[in-house]
Amino acid sequence: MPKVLISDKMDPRAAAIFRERGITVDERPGLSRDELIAIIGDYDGLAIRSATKVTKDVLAAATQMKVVGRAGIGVDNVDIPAASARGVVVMNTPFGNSITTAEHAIALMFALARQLPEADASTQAGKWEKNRFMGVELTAKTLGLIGCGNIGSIVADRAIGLKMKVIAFDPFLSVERARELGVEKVTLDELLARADFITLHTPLTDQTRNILSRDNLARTKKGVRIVNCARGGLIDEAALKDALDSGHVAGAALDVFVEEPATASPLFGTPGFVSTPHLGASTSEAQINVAIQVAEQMADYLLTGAVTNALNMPSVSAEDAPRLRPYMALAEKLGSLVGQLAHDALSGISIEVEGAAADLNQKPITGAVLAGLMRVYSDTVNMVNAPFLAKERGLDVREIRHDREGDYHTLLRVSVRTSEGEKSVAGTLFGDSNPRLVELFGIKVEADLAGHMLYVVNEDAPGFIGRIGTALGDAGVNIGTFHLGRRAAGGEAVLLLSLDSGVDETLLAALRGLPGVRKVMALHFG
Ligand SMILES: NC(=O)C1=CN([C@@H]2O[C@H](COP(=O)(O)OP(=O)(O)OC[C@H]3O[C@@H](n4cnc5c(N)ncnc54)[C@H](O)[C@@H]3O)[C@@H](O)[C@H]2O)C=CC1
Ligand SMILES: O=C(O)CCC(=O)C(=O)O
Repeated sequence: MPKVLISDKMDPRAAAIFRERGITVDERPGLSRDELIAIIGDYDGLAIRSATKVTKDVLAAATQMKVVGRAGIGVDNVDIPAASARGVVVMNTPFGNSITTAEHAIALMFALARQLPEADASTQAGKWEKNRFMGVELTAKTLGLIGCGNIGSIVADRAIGLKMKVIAFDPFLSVERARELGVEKVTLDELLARADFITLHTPLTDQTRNILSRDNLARTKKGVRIVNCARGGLIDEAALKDALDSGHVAGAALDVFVEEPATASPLFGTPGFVSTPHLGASTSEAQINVAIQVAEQMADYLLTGAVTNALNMPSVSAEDAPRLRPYMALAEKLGSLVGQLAHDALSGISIEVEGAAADLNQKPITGAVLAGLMRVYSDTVNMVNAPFLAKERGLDVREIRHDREGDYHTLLRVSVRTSEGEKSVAGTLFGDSNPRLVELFGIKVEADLAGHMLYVVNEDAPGFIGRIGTALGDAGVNIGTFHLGRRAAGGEAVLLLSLDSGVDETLLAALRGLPGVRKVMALHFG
């Protein structure tokens, strides 16, 4: 049974779901990096929030790891390329805390508009400074959203309810979607010049880092109020401090900081500055949502292979997972076959699905073909990291879908481009579940690809099969099944034998020496 570690504070419903589904779970929030590295090798899954840093080192120690699940949205605490390279699926829960975080942005906007934290502190200090705190209304003010995805859209909806005018800068926001949301799509320059309030809702990327830089802050409207509950690093914190000190920015509220936990910052104590300790997602509703979602998604993947909300792998629905399973087995076997027979100077691979296979999500099938193929180069490859390894090797991968049905009701064909030209193998499912090879390099041959096998190319001539059988028998190797195909009578023939044991180099050399033999290779299928 799989084993999962929950390494951050998470609603207990997550652990309960893992247990209900028969998964062993340990809850160890607050581990140091070294403590995590010392135990992570025992686990198949790791469930985290934002505190655990899933670095290259952690992943290198996570030798059994199959899935990292983030109970939340941002995955900047996970080294996704390193996870992909090690074949670990990374999932998040992209919607479970969006409303909560949008509400936090609105709460911070009100806090700035009415100086709530300062007024609270002063009142509780017994000062009753009624004349010190003069606020502004939100009604009729312009809110500029930087980033208008899930959370930005909810903020827009709430702000429109508050009678604000909402403008948004988001290069990926379509004009139709903006219209639907009641938002005006603008350039960043326009937003900076027009907004009375700015809220940020983008991930931290090379394009968004310091999007509110010193220069951009200088271009904002005097008296602007700024809220960031997306990611630290979107605003130049030193420049923000100067802009607050000069009065150009009237207020700023940060839930997120460049360095977290932020226990010291030049911004602390600055008039007009409000902060919360990365509380954007901290409501009981959101934490229940994300805990349940992450546990369900991880359990589905570990137990059934269904993939939801993965950042480094295509989705496979719970409904599709059982239909895909036999195709994935066929795909791995065909990939492995071409990998073993034609792995030299591969420049490209085409994966074609035909008939019933064309109705399925092709990405997981492609992943499985590549995993079978790339296993020739690396035994840690799986369908998650295989596409990355293939890309690294400069392999051109093509996916082709034919709706027509040919000789078989369902067919998967894998063709590789090699220095000797294109070579292709094809397989089908017998009884919808048993993977069978049906064509090998242009020759019709039916075989189950399993265990130890021997591939022989020979001239079709009388007595040949007997000679092979005798040679194997003399060496004590028992033949399980025997599959024969040929291009034409007297032409090139192919033999695929399944064997009860492997063949060593001496026997292979002896077989290659038999009259009429053109090629002999030992194959193995896991
Ligand atoms: N403070 C907290 O506790 C929480 C923070 N977050 C953070 O909030 C942020 C937004 O989350 P979602 O709305 O769910 O993400 P999302 O992916 O739905 O939306 C992000 C939007 O940013 C836009 N964007 C990307 N690059 C941009 C650029 N260069 N300029 C302008 N827009 C750009 C995208 O087009 C997208 O529409 C994320 O960074 C997430 O990690 C999310 C939940 C809780
Ligand atoms: O888990 C948390 O408290 C942080 C949430 C967050 O930042 C996110 O979901 O991106």
